[in-house]
Amino acid sequence: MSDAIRLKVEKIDKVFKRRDKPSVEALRSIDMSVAEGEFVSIVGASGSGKSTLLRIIDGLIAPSGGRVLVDGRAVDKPGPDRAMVFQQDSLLPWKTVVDNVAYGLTLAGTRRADAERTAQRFIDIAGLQGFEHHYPHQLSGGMRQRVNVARALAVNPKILLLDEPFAALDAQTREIMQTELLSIWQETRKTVLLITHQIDEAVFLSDRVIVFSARPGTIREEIPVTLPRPRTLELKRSPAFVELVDHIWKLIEAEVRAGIKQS
Ligand SMILES: Nc1ncnc2c1ncn2[C@@H]1O[C@H](COP(=O)(O)OP(=O)(O)OP(=O)(O)O)[C@@H](O)[C@H]1O
Repeated sequence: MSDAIRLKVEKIDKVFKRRDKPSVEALRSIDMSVAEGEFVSIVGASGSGKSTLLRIIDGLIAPSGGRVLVDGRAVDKPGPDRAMVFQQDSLLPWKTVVDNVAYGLTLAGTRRADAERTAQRFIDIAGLQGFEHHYPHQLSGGMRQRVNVARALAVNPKILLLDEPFAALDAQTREIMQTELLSIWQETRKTVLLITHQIDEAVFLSDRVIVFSARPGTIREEIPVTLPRPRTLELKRSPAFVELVDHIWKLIEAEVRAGIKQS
């Protein structure tokens, strides 16, 4: 990680206006930054505006106030400097793994042979060797998410935005995917902003965890995670890890419980 600020979020507010219904204030005055090569996660109760913030950073929706800067330049629409991975895979079912991973590059005008070479590199990094010519329906959920990550990385974004990428996976696959994501990150050194409901996932992966308050989302606390790297799943059993997870859980527990009662 370098000291250079890659992503800066300045005083972001978001109010959703709805016809014939009260407006929803989703985010209030969010200020945060992520350094080049840093891995940061956001946790918070359901409805605290985490996905809304990620969509604003990606440029998919406009904020009501404030701005997003990438390397000091304001961005207000999607661009090749940011790539998003969603909870549900968004692969093209009629294209093979290699064509899915190369898709963004060919769209951007890269020659097919070059796009395929780059795609192959990220297929290798994502541990998908041997599956290049499979179609999405021939892959497990975990493998489809690896293809999604490979596809996002293939366009060489400055920032990887991950919106609950493992939420649809079973618990064991999810843990394996966490370690794989770490090794991909170690190899590519991308700047990563991840949203997750799982506090242990956030602590395991991150350099820093940002804790949101309930709606309207505000930053309640930023917690540096100084646990040594490289990290293995063993770390989850260490007292320092358990203590951090517990601290974060206590910060959001009341709101998570209140949310469950409302739903
Ligand atoms: N297009 C929209 N119109 C109106 N309200 C919206 C819209 N999108 C989101 N919201 C509301 O904004 C609030 C924040 O939603 P958001 O999905 O960002 O929260 P979240 O923290 O990601 O939640 P979860 O953890 O459940 O995914 C919620 O109350 C949601 O209902």
